[in-house]
Amino acid sequence: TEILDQDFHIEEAMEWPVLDLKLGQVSGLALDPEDNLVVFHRGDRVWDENSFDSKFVYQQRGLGPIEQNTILVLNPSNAKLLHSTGKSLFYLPHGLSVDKNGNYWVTDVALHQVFKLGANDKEPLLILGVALQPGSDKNHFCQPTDVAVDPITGSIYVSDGYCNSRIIQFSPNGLYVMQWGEETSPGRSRPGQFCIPHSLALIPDLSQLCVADRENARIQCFRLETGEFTREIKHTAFGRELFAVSYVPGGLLFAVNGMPYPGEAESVQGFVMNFSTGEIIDTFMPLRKSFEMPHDIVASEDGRVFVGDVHAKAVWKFVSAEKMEHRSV
Ligand SMILES: O=C(N[C@@H](O)C(=O)O)c1ccccc1
Repeated sequence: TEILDQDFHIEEAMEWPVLDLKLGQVSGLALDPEDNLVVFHRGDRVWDENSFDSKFVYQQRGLGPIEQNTILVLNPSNAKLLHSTGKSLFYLPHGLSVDKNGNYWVTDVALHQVFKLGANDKEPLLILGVALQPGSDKNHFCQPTDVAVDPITGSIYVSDGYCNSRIIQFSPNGLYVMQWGEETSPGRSRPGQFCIPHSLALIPDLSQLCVADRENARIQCFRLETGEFTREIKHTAFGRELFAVSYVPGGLLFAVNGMPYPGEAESVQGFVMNFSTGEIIDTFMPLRKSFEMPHDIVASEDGRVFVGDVHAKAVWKFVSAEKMEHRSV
């Protein structure tokens, strides 16, 4: 049987210089193979109501790509800048993941593209999608939100997107393999239906992919090989929106939700869940500044959790008193 860590507790790491980090809108977080924190941010660019027209075409391409380095590699203990890259490439950064070889995989919702970048190369190693052209066929995305790479098979999974409702699998060299998912039918959301598939957590040891189904305020998980629905994790505490999800080997799932609608009770916060039961075993919020639109979350096996916020333009670090595994007896 599993003994739930009832004494599991997570709190803000006060040595992390959250007030001194000069960041733009933080859209994506990941940990690289050395457990350094990788931040994907928008520099001086913002995503607001004027960024897209009604056909999801980006309206500010005249501004050119963001000149600042949009990918920052920080020391996970003191936030010291170790490395930066990704300048003059992106218009609206969104999702970020780092594969086992240290390559950066990102999505850009303005370009409607997915990029694979080598840790030190300037030229992308792979680009999926057609620049600035939204669409929903095998070669076009519509505001793709996240990308994850299976460390065992090399398969690429893309959550597509704000203006599509699907997960697409590509082969390791970027060939379309299959897709699943459909728009949520009004009134009720069935398994396999999405309303903004917003963030991906790949669980290689269980060969599953979990998706933050943002506006349905739930997590849905699927078999990697077939896209078959396996389970839903949903709690009233999530409120109206569930933005991001992250898995830690050993069985913990982390998530962040959205701000409550006016008059509603559920606060914006982080969640720690037991992956196998789906139960919430802890919740957390920062002590310094406060969550505004927590947009991504990443957790490491040694008990560190980072949350990035697009409106607060901040990254917080949290630590758990416990190690991140479940004791089973
Ligand atoms: O959700 C939005 N943005 C975030 O997800 C984000 O990635 O910035 C958004 C919605 C409407 C207008 C403008 C931005």
